Amino acid sequence: MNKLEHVLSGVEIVQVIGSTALDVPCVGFDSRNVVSGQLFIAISGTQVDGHKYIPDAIAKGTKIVVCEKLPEVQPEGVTFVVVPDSLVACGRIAANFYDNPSKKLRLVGITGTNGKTTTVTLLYRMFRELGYKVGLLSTVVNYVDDKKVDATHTTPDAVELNKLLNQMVEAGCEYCFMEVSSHSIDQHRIEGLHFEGAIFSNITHDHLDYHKTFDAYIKAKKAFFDNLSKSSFALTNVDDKNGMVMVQNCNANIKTYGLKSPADYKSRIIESHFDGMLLNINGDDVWTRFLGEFNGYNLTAVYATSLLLGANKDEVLRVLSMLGPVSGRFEYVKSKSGITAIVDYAHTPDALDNVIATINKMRKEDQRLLVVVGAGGNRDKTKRSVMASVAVNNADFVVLTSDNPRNEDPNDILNDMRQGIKPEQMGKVLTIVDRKEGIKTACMLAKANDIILVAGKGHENYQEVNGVKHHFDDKEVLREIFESLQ
Ligand SMILES: CC(=O)N[C@H]1[C@@H](OP(=O)(O)OP(=O)(O)OC[C@H]2O[C@@H](n3ccc(=O)[nH]c3=O)[C@H](O)[C@@H]2O)O[C@H](CO)[C@@H](O)[C@@H]1O[C@H](C)C(=O)N[C@@H](C)C(=O)N[C@H](CCC(=O)O)C(=O)O
Ligand SMILES: Nc1ncnc2c1ncn2[C@@H]1O[C@H](COP(=O)(O)OP(=O)(O)OP(=O)(O)O)[C@@H](O)[C@H]1O
Ligand SMILES: N[C@H](CCC[C@H](N)C(=O)O)C(=O)O
Ligand SMILES: [Mg+2]
Repeated sequence: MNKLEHVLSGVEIVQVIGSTALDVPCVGFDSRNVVSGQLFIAISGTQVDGHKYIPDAIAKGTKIVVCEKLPEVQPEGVTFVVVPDSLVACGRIAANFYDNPSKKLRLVGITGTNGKTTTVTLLYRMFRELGYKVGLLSTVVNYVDDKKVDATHTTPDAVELNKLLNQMVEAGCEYCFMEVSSHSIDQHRIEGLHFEGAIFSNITHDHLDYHKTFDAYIKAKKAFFDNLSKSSFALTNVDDKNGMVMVQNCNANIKTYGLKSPADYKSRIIESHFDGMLLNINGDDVWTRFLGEFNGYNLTAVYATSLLLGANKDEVLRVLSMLGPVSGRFEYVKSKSGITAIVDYAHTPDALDNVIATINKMRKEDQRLLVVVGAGGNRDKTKRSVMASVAVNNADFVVLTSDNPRNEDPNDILNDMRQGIKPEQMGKVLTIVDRKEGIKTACMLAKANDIILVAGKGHENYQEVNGVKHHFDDKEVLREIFESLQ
């Protein structure tokens, strides 16, 4: 059993009321899931102040409360630990509770607006192929070696995160590759973790609803690199405008990668086809099954990370050429009549721009591009019009439709998107609220040989409307429509 003293080690404490000679059977921050004897951390969140639920947690059996301010009523037999920042404390407590699993494996995290899932998934597959037991924490799915664990967030909360890392240690994993979202850095979900490596992919427009300014978004990501130890490596994309900013105050061993500027790991795209591209990485040619300059960056980051972790270069190049697409990222569904549909998770202006540019470079003059795209509700509103404008400026036809409306009226989201379209462009735009109808319309408008890009939801197998997740899968819908159109 964990002793309270151990669980609190390294936690900055302002005041303690009550006994500290206690066992801690479990830790958590949500009064709705409290179990008897549990340590409860009261967190002031984005929606409510968790301090409000302290009495509730105590009524359910909490014996230790970690909080920033003491509640008015302090029942006998309950220990109160006052800390300056509950989120920071939560990260450290969670790591201690699971006996700091991040120190028992070789943990590499990646942050950036786009490319995180792709990069960590490929690293997970790379190291498994190299013969290791590996863990993965990603938007799409988590893995404890070969055991699948559903993912609810890109980066889990601190308790879930350390629990999963601990399961990886117990399963004998040597490596773990994880996505580090800007939310998770800001909310200290990664506090107290030891990263052997940190990767920066890129930073472009997203999440301004949460971070408010682009500068604050940059600072959130940079904090990941500021906190690395000397023994770690930081691998940054030198071609990104903020690539070197990220590592300005970083103590780690700094390495760079890129396609344009000089870098420690430098690639060039030699040839591109619809079924893959030939890359030259640091002088070696390698065929890959990926498309697009953006994937050139992802693959170079995978190569560099593998080498920085000590893998053999020839082995890494061999595996790199075998790796296939990541679920929901540039996946094809083809109709018998010759229409190619591409399902891609592009849900930011930059991702959409990259994916469309990749298709445009590849398609022949007689092939039209139709884009079906929406934008998520309860998320950054300012990216909506930009995404619509990216689509309409670069495609032959656009269907604006719903993504995950969440708690917003889908028509409001579509109106925001339409602000990005000039009146003279409206002739090549249709607005169809129902996503299935939107996809169907694009399929009916497409001629043999045309390309349809269905963007925004990628691997997601649901559509979230008013708190309810209804089954919805872009690939499945496309297959169904193509079948019915034969
Ligand atoms: C905006 C945001 O990031 N919110 C996250 C945050 O919740 P919050 O601060 O809003 O919590 P809150 O509802 O205000 O509650 C405050 C505290 O009171 C507690 N509480 C609340 C009610 C109650 O009855 N009892 C109780 O104890 C809560 O457990 C919490 O500790 O902390 C929670 C626990 O870690 C997260 O689950 C939650 O993620 C929400 C669901 C979410 O949608 N997050 C998204 C935006 C997100 O994190 N996305 C990033 C990736 C983005 C990307 O990849 O591009 C991610 O890492 O997934
Ligand atoms: N390196 C990259 N640079 C720019 N765009 C990219 C890059 N890699 C992938 N993309 C585009 O962004 C989309 C999302 O990619 P991916 O899921 O790998 O990113 P992510 O950072 O994990 O996203 P999220 O923040 O939602 O978890 C892809 O479907 C593709 O359109
Ligand atoms: N991790 C991202 C995913 C967005 C995916 C898109 N389909 C949407 O719902 O906006 C977010 O939570 O902002
Ligand atoms: Mg992701």
